[in-house]
Amino acid sequence: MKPPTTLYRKLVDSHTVTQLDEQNVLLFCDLHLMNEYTSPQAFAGLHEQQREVAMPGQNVATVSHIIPTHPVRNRVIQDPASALQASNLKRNCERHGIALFDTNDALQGIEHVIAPEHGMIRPGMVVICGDSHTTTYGALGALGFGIGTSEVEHVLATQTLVYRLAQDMRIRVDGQLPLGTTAKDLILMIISRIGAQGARGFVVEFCGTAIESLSIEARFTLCNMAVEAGARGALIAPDRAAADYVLARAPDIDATQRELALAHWATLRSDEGAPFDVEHRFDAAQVAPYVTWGTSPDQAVAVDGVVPAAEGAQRTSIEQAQRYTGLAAGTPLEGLAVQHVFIGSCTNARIEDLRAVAQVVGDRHVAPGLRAMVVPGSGAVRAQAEAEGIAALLMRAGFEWRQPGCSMCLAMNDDVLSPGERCASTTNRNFEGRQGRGAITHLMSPAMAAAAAITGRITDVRKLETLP
Ligand SMILES: CC(C)[C@H](C(=O)O)[C@@H](O)C(=O)O
Ligand code: SF4
Repeated sequence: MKPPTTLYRKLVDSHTVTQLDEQNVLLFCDLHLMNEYTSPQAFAGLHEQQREVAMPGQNVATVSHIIPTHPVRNRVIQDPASALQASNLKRNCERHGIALFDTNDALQGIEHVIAPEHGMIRPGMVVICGDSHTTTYGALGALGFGIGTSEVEHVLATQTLVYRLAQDMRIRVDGQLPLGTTAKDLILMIISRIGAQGARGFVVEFCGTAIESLSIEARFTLCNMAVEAGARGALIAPDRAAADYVLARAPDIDATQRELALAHWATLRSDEGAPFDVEHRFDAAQVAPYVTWGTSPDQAVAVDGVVPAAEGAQRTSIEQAQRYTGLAAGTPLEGLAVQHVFIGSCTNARIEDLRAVAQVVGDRHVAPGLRAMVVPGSGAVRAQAEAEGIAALLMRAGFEWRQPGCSMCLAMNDDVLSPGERCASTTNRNFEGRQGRGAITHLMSPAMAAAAAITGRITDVRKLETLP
């Protein structure tokens, strides 16, 4: 009998072309996503060697990082270097017959938002991209992970990758998330507990009753941020909800294939007794709205908490983060004034996120003097939010309603904060300078960011109803 196997090993085994040595396999990649940022040199290398793209149909590209998000139709990239990246991507895709969601495509968006929404991600796939948040696809039972530029070149040439095996970690979360908390709060709590390197070298499988009851979009949020704990991949065994999500976006799967697909997807789970190298357990009931105070995603506390003292092994990094964020030990997070609110990114710019924001905002208004921006994750999300009246509600409340893109998630386009500005942000990284040189990022859920927009301060969304 075959020994019990983890879902991760099953995915690796089913994609192994050949075992190279004890640590490395040659892995077949079902789908390779590309962006304008990490692909140009890869194409240049390919061309230098006069090689072709092995399987163009298994590659898809989008412009996501550098694109302006001003609320205009014709989006022209002003910065010459960025414009060149976008035009290179277009030329390379045309030359090799690769599908591209170009700058003015109505469906353009952040790579990790558009890929699943168009049914490109299916359970059991291996999906790679020159971008660290490719872990997102674990939400559908696909092994997704980021690769470097030289690897992008290898994948273009062969559709395979030299892959170093990871270890298996299981994170079990049972119970029910308390009202007012979300998958974002859960993952911020987990990262704060296990640390920014806590899952380094591991592929994490999330399981437990709390995970099972998450919507697919919430699972994307969770798996997206697993990389902020250092994980090399994140997985959730595909269940009925995952299958329904995929089937609703897979017109190519007919009735016969459907049964075959469902039967195959049902095998995509860790066997009883499968060995995990490390296991963690969390109780969903302990989750509160979480907010980062520092410059690493693990520097987070519950909103009613305070900036911790600089002590222990982390002392130096804590001191440095306190200096950068201008927050001394003991400072409460709740009530801290922010000048900016950013709602967007591949972590939290899907339709459910925007619905959550709209629900919190209701008929209230953005605090005077505060700039609040909503950047939907894709053209499809934007259109859906407009159809549902969410866009109108947000604009009425004083939010800027933008075109899709990475935007202020990272200072690589026109949407940049000024030095010293403090931002409540639904993104995934709060590194120094991430949203602009000298700017300070506080990561939180969309509902919490909405609450901050209304009050102009970091606010416990659970108390918002009772605030004057
Ligand atoms: C620019 C890109 C390579 C980068 C990543 O790998 O994640 C970016 O998307 C980010 O979020 O920091
Ligand atoms: S939205 Fe942010 S995290 Fe996601 S791909 Fe873009 S820059 Fe990276």
